[in-house]
Amino acid sequence: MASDAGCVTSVLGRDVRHVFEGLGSMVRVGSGTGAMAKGFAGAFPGLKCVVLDLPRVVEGLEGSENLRFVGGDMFESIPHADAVFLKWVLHDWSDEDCVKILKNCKEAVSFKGGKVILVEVVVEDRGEDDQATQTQLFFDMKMMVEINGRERSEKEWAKFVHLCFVIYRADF
Ligand SMILES: C[S@@+](CC[C@H](N)C(=O)[O-])C[C@H]1O[C@@H](n2cnc3c(N)ncnc32)[C@H](O)[C@@H]1O
Repeated sequence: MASDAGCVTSVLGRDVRHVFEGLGSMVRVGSGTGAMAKGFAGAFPGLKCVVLDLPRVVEGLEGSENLRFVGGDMFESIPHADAVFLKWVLHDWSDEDCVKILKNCKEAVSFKGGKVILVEVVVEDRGEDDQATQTQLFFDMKMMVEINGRERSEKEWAKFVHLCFVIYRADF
């Protein structure tokens, strides 16, 4: 998934740049070796980025002036920051586990104006011939078979994100 980092970073930096503007610090949870976090740290030099992933994943990785790698467990705790960002992490987990992760995200940004930013597939039903729908369903099947995860519809995202947060907003 690191291969899509450049493409996703450029879309986020262009189409929803306002979401990141004004943030002083951000934790990228489950960012792997941080391909996308490196792009962000370059695109937003004033933003201090922390990549939190399992110790064995980030061991020996070198950061930069505004990028730091931290080994840890998102089910235990997430470092405090203005924002927590998760891209294609929650689709690996059951609803119950997602709620545990999101509650730790909330704890990490527990002050006025803190943000939890999610990038995930949103499954829509545009008919069986639609390529986007087919790709979404393919990913759903892959997640279910390989790791007991799943892709979710907007209604499903909204339902359990509401369990953890006061405000839910979808930007497409
Ligand atoms: C599907 S990959 C997503 C990678 C990246 N976000 C991307 O979009 O390319 C899930 C990531 O979550 C990390 N991860 C799994 N369990 C974790 C945990 N308990 N705490 C922190 N990170 C975890 C994995 O090591 C992996 O890097």
